Amino acid sequence: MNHTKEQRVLQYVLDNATRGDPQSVVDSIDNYCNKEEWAMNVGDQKGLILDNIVNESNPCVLLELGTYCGYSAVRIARLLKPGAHLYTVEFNPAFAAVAKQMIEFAGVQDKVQILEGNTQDIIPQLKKKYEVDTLDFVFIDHWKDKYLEDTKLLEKCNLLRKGTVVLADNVIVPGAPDFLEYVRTCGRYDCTNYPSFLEYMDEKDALEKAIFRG
Ligand SMILES: O=c1[nH]cnc2c(O)c(F)c(-c3ccc(F)cc3)cc12
Ligand SMILES: [Mg+2]
Repeated sequence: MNHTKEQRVLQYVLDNATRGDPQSVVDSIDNYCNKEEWAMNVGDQKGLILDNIVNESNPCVLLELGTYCGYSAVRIARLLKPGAHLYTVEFNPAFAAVAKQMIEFAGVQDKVQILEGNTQDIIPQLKKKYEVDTLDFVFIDHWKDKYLEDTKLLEKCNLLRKGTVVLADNVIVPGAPDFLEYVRTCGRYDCTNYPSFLEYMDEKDALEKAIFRG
């Protein structure tokens, strides 16, 4: 049954975390990926930075690009105020299936909606199909060569408003140089870099926060 790494991560959570306790789910995934198998969750070091930025933003409508096993969706959802909602986009059906179970086990399914498909197709549907007006917070954590085009697509679809927080993972490793260059020089964002470390490794990585100026 557990033929993929993602299924093994989920099984470890089901066996070791507490149903309905999102913190225990986050901790279990970090334990497994530190001890057994590396996986591309944002992890606990960058996760603490993510927590702080979510808390200071106090968002109501959020979008995540790249769900994977649901680690950051659970991590973010555990902080959200009543009525707040996270849409998370995942292209890979096997990852989406694991994430769905992860999110339900954590008990945050009422705050999180997994949208399965290509970001290029889903982002233009957010307003009419998902009744999104504008986004308060965007966490970009999918294919590094999609960061820039999807950021421009969010702008084009009028989904960003003055003060929208766009937070990107992996801006050092694997890196998203074209995205960094754009948000830092186009004049439409106030950017802050948050140096940290690659999940479960000693290698340097960073998050980039880009606040849309409107
Ligand atoms: O593809 C990715 N999507 C989302 N997040 C990632 C990540 O956090 C990584 F560390 C990495 C990564 C993969 C292999 C490496 F050697 C280093 C980083 C990849 C992704
Ligand atoms: Mg990442």
